[in-house]
Amino acid sequence: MKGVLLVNLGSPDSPTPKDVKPYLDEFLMDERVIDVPNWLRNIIVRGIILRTRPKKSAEAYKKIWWEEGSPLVVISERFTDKVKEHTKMPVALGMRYGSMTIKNGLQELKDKGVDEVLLVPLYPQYAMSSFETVVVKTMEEKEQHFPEMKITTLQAFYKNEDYLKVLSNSIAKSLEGFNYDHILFSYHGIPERHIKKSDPTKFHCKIDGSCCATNSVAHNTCYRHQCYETTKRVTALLGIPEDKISVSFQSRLPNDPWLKPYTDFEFERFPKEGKKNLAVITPAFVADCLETLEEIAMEGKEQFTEAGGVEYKHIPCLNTDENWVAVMADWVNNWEKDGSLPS
Ligand SMILES: C=CC1=C(C)c2cc3[nH]c(cc4nc(cc5[nH]c(cc1n2)c(C)c5CCC(=O)O)C(CCC(=O)O)=C4C)c(C)c3C=C
Ligand SMILES: [Fe+2]
Ligand SMILES: [Fe+2]
Repeated sequence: MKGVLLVNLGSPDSPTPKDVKPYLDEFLMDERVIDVPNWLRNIIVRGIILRTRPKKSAEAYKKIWWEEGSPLVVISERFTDKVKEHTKMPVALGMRYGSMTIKNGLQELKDKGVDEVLLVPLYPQYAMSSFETVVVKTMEEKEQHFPEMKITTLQAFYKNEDYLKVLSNSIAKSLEGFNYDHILFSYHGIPERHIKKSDPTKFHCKIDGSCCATNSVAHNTCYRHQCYETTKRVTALLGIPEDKISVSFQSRLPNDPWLKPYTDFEFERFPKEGKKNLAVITPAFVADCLETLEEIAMEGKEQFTEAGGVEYKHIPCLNTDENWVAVMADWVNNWEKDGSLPS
């Protein structure tokens, strides 16, 4: 029997340093996130980052935590429940990090008689530190615990027309009545090094963007290209002039060059250029989370208004949008019917 495993990033069990620390440990010790030799990762993560970050992150999580739990987890659970209503197949949810594991998700499907799984990493764009680590971890769990299972992966869907349509419609709805000067597409950042590492040609990706508009097989695994492509296609669907939009990258760790421009620097720059009414979209995420609710909706607003900005609007992620649920249901049901996958 066929079944579906949806996978997102995960959250700590509670917004306390005690629970944030092991979560960050698992996350940052992932070799696809902090991609340095193991001995060095140990020093950077356990010797430096984990000494101070859990307390700081726990404070941030406290600001956005819901009664039911982490917004990312709760929204992903609600989304999963809604997809279940639209399909006869068993659907399970797993998280790459934290206690809601991929292994448990696969077990839940196995207990329902599933032996053929469609793995859906809930990331519109490919990154080694998001999409790829989900696929690798799922394959490791399969080899170790579910060798009889067949797993097919749904690829990053940043240029799928149905996804782009629901995203654009949801943005258009949020923008109704908001008189903006500018729209910022803020994507989660990654270290520049990851772009080069993920380039199978080893020469195409140049970081400065001169590569991203030239056709190449490298784009299948180029996060930067896929972010700019998402932006270009959404902007075209919305009919917004290109000079009214720009792209930036948020949430970096210190001491490393990450993709630029940095979102927080843009918040300070825009008001000085007369862009005083700003809407911010976060299309690297399908569910609102710490990075959107705290860093963009709260901190971003403060940075922008302190720099002289007037009106600021964070546009929510797709979350449990009915049309988004319907698109996901179509994708999984088509796969069940004839094995076809969205393009
Ligand atoms: C688009 C998806 C994501 C990519 C790519 C990604 C890369 C990446 N992230 C970190 C470090 C942190 N990210 C944190 C939170 C976080 N990251 C994503 C998604 C991507 N990360 C999400 C959805 C979240 C929110 C989780 C939630 O519970 O709401 C955090 C934890 C919070 C903090 O301390 O700031 C860290 C740390 C790295 C290093 C990285 C690529 C190398
Ligand atoms: Fe992250
Ligand atoms: Fe590129």
